[in-house]
Amino acid sequence: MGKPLGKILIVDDNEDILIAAKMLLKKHADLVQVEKNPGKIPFLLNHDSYDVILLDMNFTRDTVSGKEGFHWLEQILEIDPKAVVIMITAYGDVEMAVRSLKAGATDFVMKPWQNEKLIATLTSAVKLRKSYNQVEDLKAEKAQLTTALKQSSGETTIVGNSEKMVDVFNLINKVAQTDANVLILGENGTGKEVIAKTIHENSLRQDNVFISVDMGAVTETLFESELFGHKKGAFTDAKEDRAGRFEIANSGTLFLDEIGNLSMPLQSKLLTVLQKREVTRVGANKVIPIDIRLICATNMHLHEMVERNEFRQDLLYRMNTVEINLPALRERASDIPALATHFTQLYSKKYRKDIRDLSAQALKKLQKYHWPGNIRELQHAIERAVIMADGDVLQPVDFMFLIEKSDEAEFEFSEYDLETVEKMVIQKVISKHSGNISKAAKALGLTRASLYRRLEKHGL
Ligand SMILES: Nc1ncnc2c1ncn2[C@@H]1O[C@H](COP(=O)(O)OP(=O)(O)OP(=O)(O)O)[C@@H](O)[C@H]1O
Repeated sequence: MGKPLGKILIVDDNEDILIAAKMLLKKHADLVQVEKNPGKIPFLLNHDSYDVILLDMNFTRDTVSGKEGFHWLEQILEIDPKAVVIMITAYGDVEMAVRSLKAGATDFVMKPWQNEKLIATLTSAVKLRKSYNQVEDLKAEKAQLTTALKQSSGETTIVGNSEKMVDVFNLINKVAQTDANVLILGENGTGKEVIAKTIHENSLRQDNVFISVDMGAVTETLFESELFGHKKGAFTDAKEDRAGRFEIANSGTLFLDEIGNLSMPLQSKLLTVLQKREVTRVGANKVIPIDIRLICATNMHLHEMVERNEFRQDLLYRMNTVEINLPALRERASDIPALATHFTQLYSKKYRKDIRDLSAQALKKLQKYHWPGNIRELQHAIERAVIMADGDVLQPVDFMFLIEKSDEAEFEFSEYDLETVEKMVIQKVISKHSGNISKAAKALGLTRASLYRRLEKHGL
């Protein structure tokens, strides 16, 4: 659309009016389509789109009641519910003009019109149409983004049936739909983000976005701009207006991860926004109301931090309406087989390997390990094992890189019984070579076959 009025359609049975309107408007519009016969309206609208339609109230068949005008207005809005229709009414017929607005017309002009008034009415109608379109485009864009985000993150698969996890699932069921703020506590890799997403996916906000912010990665200087947005020119790098995470998450869920890493001044800023439920972009004056469900997470001991005056108590109370404590993986070893099988199948598919499962001994080994990195470490261990494995069932040897700290300590202090020493040297060398049997065998001066024989002998 080049000229301010874009494409106009004028429907009036009076040829003089059509000619006069066309003469007046063609300087201001890209196209002025005139039509005497309202019966052609459906055809025209189905073949082109107009920024604004000027429609007469009365056609010759029935010259005063306005019935025809209402009929055609209805037809137009049926074809294009967002059409901007300006009714042409007889001078002084205010009642009819008002009725037409109720029936869905955007505005009206009275015959005979004043040229400037007509142009002004059409200009504001076109602006209205443009903003309708922008709103529609933004809605469509948001819907696409939401779908894309859902697809990229995939459906969250959550595995676990240990007693501790069943308690967590029960809690999720209770809180998901309440919109209550949730604080998730747990060591690294215990699944805090997975739980936050699950709450969102089961909440009333599930059709809106889930926005995750790693507070540990947000620098002190960019905190406000990142979370609350900024106006163009607010600071050197602010090349254009930008919405912050709070605004983007509007109507959805905002997940603030690593919340324990926030400095005291930033905690105050966050608290103010949560109390007021509104943000102001850096460099702007306009206050933007926010409607978010807040979920926070940390691996730090927030309650102890409050006692040490390192974390604001009032902020903690804002966040922890409901608190979920995720157990470490070593505290729920009974979940390891299901998780291990889940990841084995996942990576077997991903790397096009034909690995069906894990052997009982391999599972035993995984259950004995202390998993300082929790589920994320288990996931990586299985991914690595799947890539390196030769057989179709994962064996303990495929997890040789998982050496318990206690095993290493034992290596230094145990008695020098040759069998034990051999077992430990083998473990140590395989661990050093990240589970690569060929390299470990070479380092030990053995063939692959004889290293395998020794692994079997030592039950590794
Ligand atoms: N119950 C579960 N079932 C299946 N996979 C899980 C489960 N919990 C966590 N995972 C997987 O473990 C990995 C780590 O989970 P997540 O990122 O949610 O942990 P986190 O506690 O948020 O970690 P961090 O503290 O490091 O941010 C992810 O790849 C996730 O998909």
